[in-house]
Amino acid sequence: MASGSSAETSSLMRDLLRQAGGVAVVDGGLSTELERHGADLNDPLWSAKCLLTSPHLIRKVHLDYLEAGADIIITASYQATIQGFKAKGFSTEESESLLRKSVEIAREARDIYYDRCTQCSSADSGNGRILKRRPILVAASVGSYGAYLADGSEYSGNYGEAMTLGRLKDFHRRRVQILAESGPDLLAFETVPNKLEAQAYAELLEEENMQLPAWFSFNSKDGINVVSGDSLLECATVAESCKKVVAVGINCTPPRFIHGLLTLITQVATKPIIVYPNSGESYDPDRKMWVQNTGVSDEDFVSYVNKWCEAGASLVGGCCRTTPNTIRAIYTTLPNRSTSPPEQ
Ligand code: MET
Ligand SMILES: [Zn+2]
Repeated sequence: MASGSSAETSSLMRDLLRQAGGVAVVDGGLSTELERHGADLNDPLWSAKCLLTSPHLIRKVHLDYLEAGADIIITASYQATIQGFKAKGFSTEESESLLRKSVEIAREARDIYYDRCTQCSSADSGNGRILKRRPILVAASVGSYGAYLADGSEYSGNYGEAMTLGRLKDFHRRRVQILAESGPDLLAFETVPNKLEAQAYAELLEEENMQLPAWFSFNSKDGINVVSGDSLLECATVAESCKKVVAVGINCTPPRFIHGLLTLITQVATKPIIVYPNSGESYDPDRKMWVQNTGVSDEDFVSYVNKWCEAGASLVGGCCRTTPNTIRAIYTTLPNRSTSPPEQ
């Protein structure tokens, strides 16, 4: 586990970026990929349900992303909360052990991947698999309070007047502690829908003297503000001001908004910027379905990638409805990440 000093935590990210040739690749959608493989995630636990029913499938999807070139894999804990597991009848101990399991599965996938790299002498096994030993980070996902509510409020960011900073911190505290103690390389606070929750995370990291670095990633549905309507500049400033935060950015947001959002974030961020948009399709929370034919193809998605990097992104991946093919295309389009040996 990292020592927790801000100098060392930021060196984790600096080293990763240097070894990746300047831009690191984040994995793609986990939950939607589990669904594409047949998992039924129509449940308040969403992908965390697979921690109970099909851990092998989670491991497979992590491996698929590693073999597509991801340098960072994000655990299946996005919608895994102690409160959510208890509502299903699990004890506190069982709930905490399920959280730990999400990190264990990702670490196992990394170990298996490294074994495959050792067994395979060429970087590309021939069927498009990228088998190249490189630094790989496991990021423990922390979804928002709105994600736990499972009513789409991670896309409204509206928690009502009664919600307070203290309540949000109490909601997340034990879960974040357990995840941090389970051996990930960093914490991924994802799809953060409002400023209050970003402040809660920042204060938690400081109060708990968290021994791990973290990234904060917001979502937007208008290309200007975060989904609640809070100012992205103010939200990014909360992340920028927190010593434990080593990257700040945007996820689960349509690709067409990313360039403009990057222009905003770069006004306040000196830390590395992470973007992992969704496929551009929209989610209908009432029908609990993605609306087809509103997204972009993998080719279109990838045509943006180098422009995002020019605009300041240094970690790029995909969120909901992106697949290993999207991630492989991102990896391949990045200069310095070619799988072929350098020319003599
Ligand atoms: C709604 S955003 C979901 C992010 C999460 N890492 C997942 O892919 O499942
Ligand atoms: Zn998403």
